[in-house]
Amino acid sequence: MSEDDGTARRAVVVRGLGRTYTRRRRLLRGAATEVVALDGVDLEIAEGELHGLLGPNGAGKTTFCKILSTVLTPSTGSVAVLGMDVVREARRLRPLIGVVMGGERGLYYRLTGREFLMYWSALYGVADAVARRRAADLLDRLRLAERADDRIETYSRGMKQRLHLARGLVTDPRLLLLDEPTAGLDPIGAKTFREMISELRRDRTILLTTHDMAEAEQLCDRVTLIGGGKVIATETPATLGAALTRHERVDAHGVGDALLAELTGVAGVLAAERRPDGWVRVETGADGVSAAVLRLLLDAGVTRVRTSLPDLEEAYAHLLGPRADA
Ligand SMILES: Nc1ncnc2c1ncn2[C@@H]1O[C@H](COP(=O)(O)OP(=O)(O)OP(=O)(O)O)[C@@H](O)[C@H]1O
Repeated sequence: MSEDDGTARRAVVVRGLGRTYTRRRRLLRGAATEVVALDGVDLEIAEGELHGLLGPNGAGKTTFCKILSTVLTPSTGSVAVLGMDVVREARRLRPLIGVVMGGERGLYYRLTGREFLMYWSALYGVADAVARRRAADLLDRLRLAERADDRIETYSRGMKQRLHLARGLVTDPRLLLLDEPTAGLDPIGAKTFREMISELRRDRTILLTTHDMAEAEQLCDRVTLIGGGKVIATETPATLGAALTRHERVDAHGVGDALLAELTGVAGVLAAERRPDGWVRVETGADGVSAAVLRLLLDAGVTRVRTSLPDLEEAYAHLLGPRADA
């Protein structure tokens, strides 16, 4: 396989991407401060991949999406999407990228769902007959068909969000950017939305930003953790979890204070604390420590115990360290 073949299969290639904002303070007579939102980001996303971008508030996720969608330009580095440079070839690229943000912004409430999709199709120059067919198909696939000719103002929040998704798909984009698309949805709305993302992923590449670890775990092929504008790790959700398998949890019920103090002192125990439900949680950080903790518990007559491995959320908190709370 030639080098070119390899390049063609990557939907996104980001090299040394930096982005700085200049923030002016009114009080200090316009004195400017520089805010580094992205700092030397390298990332590749394969065609057809569903890639998750995870990070706390202010990590740089939205800035990253805006650069990929050609809305913002990089301060340093380069970004190629579908083989095209996001700055030099922005015009050609734009119709090939769909963007869906969370929340209720950007909907025209007096239009019906179908009218709204036709309006967006016209803005992007989609031929009328194609737009009509595509709108009907999307309304159907996103379970909006029954309400397609009702005004958007009568839709539930979940329906509005699904209409946002449909809008992002009217050009049949090859790259879909979903920026916290389930933010503000209730658990059932979020679940329905995720099912639809899974259904719609065929034939396109998706970048999904989220705070929700379970969402990333459920949907994504690979996940990039971003913190303070830098990439912390890019892994499959399973590998990310496995990176921390030496970290285990032992939960025990019926542990007295003396035993709790003893557990805290065991070499390799990172933390042992009593939780509000009365169970004691012991976090271990090296091979064999959980076994030693279990032995100690059993010797003391404690038999209500359970062990578990960290999920992606814990992996995330662990890898980001103090930045997770930034
Ligand atoms: N227009 C702007 N002017 C100045 N600073 C900005 C601007 N937009 C973003 N920033 C700063 O850049 C950093 C990254 O912000 P960004 O919105 O990309 O993060 P995020 O990961 O999307 O956060 P969130 O999860 O809260 O949406 C933050 O420190 C933010 O305050």
